[in-house]
Amino acid sequence: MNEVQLRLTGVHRHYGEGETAVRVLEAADLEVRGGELVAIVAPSGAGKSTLLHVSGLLERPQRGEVEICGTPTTALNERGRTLLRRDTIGYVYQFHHLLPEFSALENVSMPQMIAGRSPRDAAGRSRELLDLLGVGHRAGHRPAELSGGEQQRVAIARAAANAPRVILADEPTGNLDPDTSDIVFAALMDLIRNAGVAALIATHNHDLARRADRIVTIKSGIISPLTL
Ligand SMILES: Nc1ncnc2c1ncn2[C@@H]1O[C@H](COP(=O)(O)OP(=O)(O)OP(=O)(O)O)[C@@H](O)[C@H]1O
Repeated sequence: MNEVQLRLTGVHRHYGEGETAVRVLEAADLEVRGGELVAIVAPSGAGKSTLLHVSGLLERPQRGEVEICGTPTTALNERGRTLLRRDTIGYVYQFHHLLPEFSALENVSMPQMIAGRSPRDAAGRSRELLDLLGVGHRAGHRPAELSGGEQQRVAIARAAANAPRVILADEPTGNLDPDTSDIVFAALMDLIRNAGVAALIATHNHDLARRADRIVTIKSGIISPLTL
């Protein structure tokens, strides 16, 4: 069986203090193995984004441990967390957050060059990824010249650019029509399966969630299995 790439143990994440505190995660446990796709389905406000932010080292839990590729992260300083995030995690947002003044190819190349790859090598990998996701013919276009589904596929290519071991996606098809959602989700699944990445994806779409290996939900701060 593939190794666990993302592990949360006893994670608490609260916002605010005292009586007005919002206790979003309370002793949350989760494991995602390489090649495994786990969908999170939970009502609005249940803590899906919080879970993804904590898993992606964008927020620190007040208690508990988040391990990425076997590395515990609690003891790491901000620099250590940033480097681990850069080297191991790809993040896909609901709204792609592509840089508007750059082409699709440049958007996918940017994180690779930040990680030290030459512009030429980065462009080569970007082309491969854009082709794989079916948007290679749009490589020279800027985000505003792309459809919503194309933009989202470019954002997936960007998330995959540095060969992450973990992909986190927050409603990656949330703003797309059903047919386009289907195409984008299938592209994301292909990529995850081919690369053996551990993936955690928040979605409101039950049809898409059913295609995942497992579905989990968040209730009263606890993560538990869900059958749809
Ligand atoms: N920075 C913050 N400060 C205070 N409360 C917060 C903060 N971030 C999130 N919350 C609260 O934590 C709870 C969980 O939020 P979160 O965004 O994780 O939910 P979600 O399941 O992703 O919701 P949605 O499906 O609506 O995006 C909500 O009650 C939210 O108001």
